Amino acid sequence: MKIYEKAPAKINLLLDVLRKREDGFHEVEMIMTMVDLADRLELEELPRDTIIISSQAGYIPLDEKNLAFQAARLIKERYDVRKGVYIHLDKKIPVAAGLAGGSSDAAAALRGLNRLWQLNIPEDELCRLGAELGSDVPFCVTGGTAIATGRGEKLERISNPPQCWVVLAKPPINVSTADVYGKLRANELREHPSTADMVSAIERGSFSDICTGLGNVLENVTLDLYPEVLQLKESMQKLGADGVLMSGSGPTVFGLVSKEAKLPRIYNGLRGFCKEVYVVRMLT
Ligand SMILES: C[C@@](CO)(OP(=O)(O)O)[C@H](O)COP(=O)(O)OP(=O)(O)OC[C@H]1O[C@@H](n2ccc(N)nc2=O)[C@H](O)[C@@H]1O
Ligand SMILES: Nc1ncnc2c1ncn2[C@@H]1O[C@H](COP(=O)(O)OP(=O)(O)O)[C@@H](O)[C@H]1O
Repeated sequence: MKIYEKAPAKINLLLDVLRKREDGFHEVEMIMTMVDLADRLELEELPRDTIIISSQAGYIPLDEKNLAFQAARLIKERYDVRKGVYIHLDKKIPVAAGLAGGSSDAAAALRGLNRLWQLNIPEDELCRLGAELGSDVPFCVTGGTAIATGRGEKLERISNPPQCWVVLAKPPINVSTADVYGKLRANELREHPSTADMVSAIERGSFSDICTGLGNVLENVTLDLYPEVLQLKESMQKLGADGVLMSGSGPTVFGLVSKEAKLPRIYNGLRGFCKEVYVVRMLT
């Protein structure tokens, strides 16, 4: 039997860091939502007790470093599953981009294997397993829109933002999340974006207040390392996006746009100097 799972990309509408923890991770407060740019996983049971990963993308690991492999190994160990699985990853989400492509693949593998092997694992347990694989995996298990706290694994579901267009532009650099958190001086942050204001804007369905409330304290770290990300941000603003922010640790910059008529100018303007530009919808 073959089954399919979609693994959408996330964006952080807000990302605040409260402090660095003893365990090396950072205590965060984030508002995350999904966009309609997704990898697609094909899962097929194998008679042999093995995990095989393939992908059309030449630039991701296919061995135990792959997060979908780690998800399959974790579920097999915890639930004593002595069957094998072949997982094909049709990658559409750019890698190391701040869009949680790997985390979403891991989450989709957990959901898919739960179905394929009829394990009936409840969603909160899938989230706990996901947290063992990465801080963003629990959110990718549930999807929707959520406030994420702790190191990102504690989730509170909120309503979805009003529907809009999302323009994603990724400059040709790979950013290491660990590196960006490592360079952040969490105790010296003077400005914090307001989670309460953003939650209120989302719940009121106010697109303009969502645009003004966007904020990410990791942005300055990545902008200092890679000035081309700032150039991208400024271009997207000049081209008419209503709200612009870097997602996660970057380098992808997203622009929220309410009017479809604005899209050709923004897309064509960005494509003039950035090869990877996507126009998608919020997943609501
Ligand atoms: C920044 C964010 C925002 O959504 O996303 P990305 O830019 O990676 O997409 C996340 O916090 C990333 O989550 P994820 O990519 O799952 O991180 P993990 O694999 O758990 O951790 C990678 C490294 O980032 C650092 N890290 C991560 C999360 C956190 N709350 N504090 C940290 O300091 C740690 O150094 C850790 O070793
Ligand atoms: N299934 C996967 N898809 C993409 N990257 C993966 C996957 N499994 C492991 N990785 C590794 O994880 C790292 C971060 O990938 P990704 O999740 O795309 O980053 P980000 O969280 O910044 O969006 C990459 O260096 C990549 O080699």
